[in-house]
Amino acid sequence: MIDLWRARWQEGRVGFHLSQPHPALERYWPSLAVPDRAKVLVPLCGKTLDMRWLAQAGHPVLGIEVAPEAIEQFLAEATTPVSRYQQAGFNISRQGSIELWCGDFFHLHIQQAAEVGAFYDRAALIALPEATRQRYAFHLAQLVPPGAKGLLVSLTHEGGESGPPYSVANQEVETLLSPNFRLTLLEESEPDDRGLCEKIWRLVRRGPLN
Ligand SMILES: C[S@@+](CC[C@H](N)C(=O)[O-])C[C@H]1O[C@@H](n2cnc3c(N)ncnc32)[C@H](O)[C@@H]1O
Repeated sequence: MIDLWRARWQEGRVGFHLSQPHPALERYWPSLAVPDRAKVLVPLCGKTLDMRWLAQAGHPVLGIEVAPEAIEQFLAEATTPVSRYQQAGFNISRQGSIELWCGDFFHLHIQQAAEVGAFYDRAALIALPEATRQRYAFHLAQLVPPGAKGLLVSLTHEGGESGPPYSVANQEVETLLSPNFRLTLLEESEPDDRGLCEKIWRLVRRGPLN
């Protein structure tokens, strides 16, 4: 699967990339009341401008992305100097308060995410085939502390099992995530002309008592 993503980036087949921050981020992030300086984990981040939006909102950002092409394109869009280093198999680039870790999200260890206080998933869960989504939900839960809040943007479409993006029914989102997160469905868009319907979820990592 990782080879497929590398090929997509190399060939420029990145229709999922938005030329501006996702409207749901601007609309709902403030209502989460995430503490001002909390570091935000952005799994499967691509080169999303959502990371710049989060940084401008005062959050250090930790983006995880397997395709170096995505990371280089993201970094090239700003003039801020970049520092680079390596850690545990990840090539890390830091630009201002944004840290991009190039490697497999599933190889990120809890110690490496120690400072994370919030998270943002747009098109990460739905980028993964069914067999991997359970693993993703579990790994995300391992990486964020009890009480951490986040937004998740999922979608459904009428293309059956085809993907990515995969059509992930609301029931599946709840089944995957509710063991470790409290979920609230904030918004569901009307289906577009391809039957594609986006859902915005608020998540709070459960603690031992809730
Ligand atoms: C659908 S795109 C979404 C990107 C971004 N979140 C956005 O909103 O534009 C999914 C991204 O996940 C990356 N990816 C896929 N599997 C990955 C993995 N196991 N670890 C890290 N990144 C991965 C792909 O290269 C791709 O950039």
